[in-house]
Amino acid sequence: MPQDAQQQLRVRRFMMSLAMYVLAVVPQGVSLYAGVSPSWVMLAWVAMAVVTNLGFYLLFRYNLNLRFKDPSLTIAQMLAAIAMVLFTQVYAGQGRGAYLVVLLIIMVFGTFKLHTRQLLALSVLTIGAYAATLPLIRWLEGERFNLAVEMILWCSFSAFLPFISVLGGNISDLRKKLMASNAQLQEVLQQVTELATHDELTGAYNRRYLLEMLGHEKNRTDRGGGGFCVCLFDLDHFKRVNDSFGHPAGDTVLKTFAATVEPLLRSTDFFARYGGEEFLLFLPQTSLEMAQHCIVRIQDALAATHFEGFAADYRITASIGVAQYYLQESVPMLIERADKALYRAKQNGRNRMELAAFARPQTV
Ligand SMILES: Nc1nc2c(ncn2[C@@H]2O[C@H](COP(=O)(O)OP(=O)(O)OP(=O)(O)O)[C@@H](O)[C@H]2O)c(=O)[nH]1
Repeated sequence: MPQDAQQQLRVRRFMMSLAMYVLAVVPQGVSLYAGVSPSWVMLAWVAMAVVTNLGFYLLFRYNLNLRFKDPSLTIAQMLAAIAMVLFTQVYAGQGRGAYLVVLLIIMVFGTFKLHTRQLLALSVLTIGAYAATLPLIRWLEGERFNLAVEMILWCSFSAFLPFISVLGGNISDLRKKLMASNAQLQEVLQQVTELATHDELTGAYNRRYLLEMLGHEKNRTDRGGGGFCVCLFDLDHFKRVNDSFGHPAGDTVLKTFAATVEPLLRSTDFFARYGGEEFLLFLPQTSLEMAQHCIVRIQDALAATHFEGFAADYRITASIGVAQYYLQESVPMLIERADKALYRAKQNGRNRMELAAFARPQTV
């Protein structure tokens, strides 16, 4: 996931925990109104909640959280929340059970990020801290302190909190596995798309994808879009390259040829390996005249291209057949015209381009 998206996710989770604080105002208010908790406890809780959450907000707002080992600050946020709940439950009297439920919810919050071991460690710490508050509660409540009820509360809490931690840890592990397999799937999908649309050797588009794009461009042009041209390239005497220097050297020439042509094209152009040592360049929104300029640019670049492993003055040339699309022409017909022009270029001595006759079929 990109850094920005991750940070947004962290901020969203922080907002969720903030919503829990806002919700907690209701029971705290009721407890205050009913005279269960003293007003200074409510005030102290509000002050602590505001200060800690403002602190976390500023850390996220100015990306200071990124300096920490775990930028989500999950454990820090959980510890702060647990400390506040443990503080208020001391003064909650008979309403203490409600606060213990909040501790369980805090543990669920941790499942977004923590492993089972971390969640278990936090729950043991919470159980211990809660036990440590019992003598204080006994002292505060005096004769009203009911040891049996407090023990039932503590025992059930101590049993359920680790259980929630293990359960939450399992959910967290499952989430992580799901995210990992999703990322893997995305990567494979990207590879499959690359394989389906590109030629493995040269990295240019493959014939299938180019024909698909040509079909779209033809439909667009037939509906009133600008015209386009196709240029069929065939490397001259390529068989000699293979025969004299071997097949891998021939592959190097094909790769270098594609790498020479691609930087010279606009982002909307399509350059594909049509088969063997034939390449097809498809130039959308391009007139025959503009296509010729483009070809000359490619020929000039090719005349200056050095092929790795070959003598410094070794050059490769290409013959090119160029055809401009006319309305309602089929894609195979268009390519056939370009192919005929290419054939003429070969016949006329190679290393040249020939333009296909712009002949509309006779209507009957
Ligand atoms: N190295 C390599 N050679 C290939 C590949 N695909 C096709 N070829 C070779 O390309 C050569 C094409 O030769 P021909 O069709 O006879 O044409 P040419 O020698 O280029 O001659 P002209 O086209 O008439 O100038 C053949 O030797 C094929 O084996 C490839 O992927 N790698």
